[in-house]
Amino acid sequence: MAVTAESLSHCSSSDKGPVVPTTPMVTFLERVQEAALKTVKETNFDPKLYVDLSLKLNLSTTEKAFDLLQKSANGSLSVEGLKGFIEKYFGGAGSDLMYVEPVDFVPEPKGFLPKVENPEVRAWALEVHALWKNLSRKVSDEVHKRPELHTILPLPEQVVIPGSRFREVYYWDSYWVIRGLLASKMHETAKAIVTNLIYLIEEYGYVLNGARAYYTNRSQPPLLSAMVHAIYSRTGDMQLVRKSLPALLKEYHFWNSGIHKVTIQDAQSCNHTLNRYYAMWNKPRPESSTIDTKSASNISNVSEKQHFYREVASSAESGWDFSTRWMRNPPDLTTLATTSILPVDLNAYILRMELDIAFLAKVTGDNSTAEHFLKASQARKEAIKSVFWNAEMGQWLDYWLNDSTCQEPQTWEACNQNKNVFASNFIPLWIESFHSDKSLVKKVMESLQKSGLLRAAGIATSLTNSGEQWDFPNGWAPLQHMIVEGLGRSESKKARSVAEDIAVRWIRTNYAGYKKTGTMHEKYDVEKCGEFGGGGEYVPQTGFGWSNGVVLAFLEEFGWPQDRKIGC
Ligand SMILES: OC[C@H]1O[C@H](O[C@H]2O[C@H](CO)[C@@H](O)[C@H](O)[C@H]2O)[C@H](O)[C@@H](O)[C@@H]1O
Repeated sequence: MAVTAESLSHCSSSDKGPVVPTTPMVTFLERVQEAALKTVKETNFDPKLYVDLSLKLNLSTTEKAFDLLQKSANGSLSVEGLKGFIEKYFGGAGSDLMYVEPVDFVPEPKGFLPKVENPEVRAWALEVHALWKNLSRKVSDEVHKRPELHTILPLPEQVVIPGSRFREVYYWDSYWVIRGLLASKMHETAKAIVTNLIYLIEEYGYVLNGARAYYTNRSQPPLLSAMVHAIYSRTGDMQLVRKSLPALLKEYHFWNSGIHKVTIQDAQSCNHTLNRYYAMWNKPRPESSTIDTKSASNISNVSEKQHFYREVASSAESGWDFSTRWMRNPPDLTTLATTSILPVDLNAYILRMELDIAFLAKVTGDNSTAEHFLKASQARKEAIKSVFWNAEMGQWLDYWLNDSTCQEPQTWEACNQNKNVFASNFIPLWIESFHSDKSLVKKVMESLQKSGLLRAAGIATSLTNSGEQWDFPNGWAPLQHMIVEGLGRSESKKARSVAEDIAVRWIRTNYAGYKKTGTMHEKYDVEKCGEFGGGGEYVPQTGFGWSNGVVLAFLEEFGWPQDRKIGC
């Protein structure tokens, strides 16, 4: 019998795994969030707003005042009552981050995008470049003095945020922000971002999802090594490499131990170690507490509820929150099963981490570390081939574990590969070990062309229109970039031209969207040139860090000839 995701064993539905407690302040702000939902009843209620507030007085005084307010209102607060309370006791969301002009920003950097000849595109690129000023912040002195009054974490350096409701640094977004900053010649700002992420590793043992007290229970796609590699390639900054290496080793240990690590025995009885997303949390996400509580309302068993919350947080750790990719029974969100999946992209990122660490250790003269990580990368490359590669489809496929809590090693079965098409099935192309193989690139490129993912305005995230934001018809800047860069770096002329074609479509839709709305968007609808994306649990956001970064990186790589049309 063919095993489908739905028919796999479900004995993992009770919760297992560590929990990193949150702070009392976050717990209190969740109560304010809940009260606000009941009071303001907005259609576009954003729960994150409330956990981003800062306290004017200490927690116990504020809590007492809140309890009194609720008591006097008999549990049903008025809009004015709540508004007055918030104004009196809290600093607004984002008020603990100061706007700062980046130290290395100039309106037109020397040597900026030399291959962009078309004046219209050049003028727009300079506007996108200028957006770094809007997105630059510094954590205020108040946060450093009294961190317990804030959910923003006291990062030491200047930061670049994604934009709009995302008022704090995000882990994987930072990679594309850095790629854009490098195109903008803003090397110091790029290094400051890395210094902040190293600080998080020193404090918590890994890079958090984002720099907030409520993100301390999970990470995000691990790309710090790729950031250091990108900056070193441009600047040759050895000091940065030396400072980063101990942190990268610590981060590598985080991903390669405990719950994130799984052993699989392949068809030849060979054991492989691979990794998965697994959040250290089994309650509603504080930034979306009211939403998660509602989603779980039909789950009555306590352990099953906790397990669901863990799957929700683990999906957020993947950066793909949310997608049918993680559901046993799409589009039913309650069937999220991210911890029961070995994801192709995560393992490609960790392969990249191994290769980057080997490279960076070698440049510092640490040959034994370099050797060790080169060996680890060879083992992972084999594992990726054995577990994920599907020769018939010409894609790497996510692998469903029989049961996320079963004894290891599990035995690999062909029917456990997830045959659905996702953009992540092509992410290994981004890694040198794969894009250096010309015949492999040809096969994967042809598979991409036939997959249905290539659309008028870029690569779709999946083929399923589920209403979730990491599904069809949304296209996301990071996914376009990794696939384009992988194809573009191969030796195949055809692959390089497919890469350029996708980049051109993506640049056009970003341009048209910008001209229409005056802003850059977090995600785009790849069916319609110039339209931004939607779906998911919050309204579409603008700003936007990784979209700006990818446009600048694409324009730097491919340029824009004088006579190429920019409109849709
Ligand atoms: O508030 C809901 C969720 O929002 C974040 O996820 C989305 O935005 C991030 C910042 O651009 C991005 O990194 C992520 O891929 C997006 O899905 C946040 O990362 C989640 O943890 C959070 O629950």
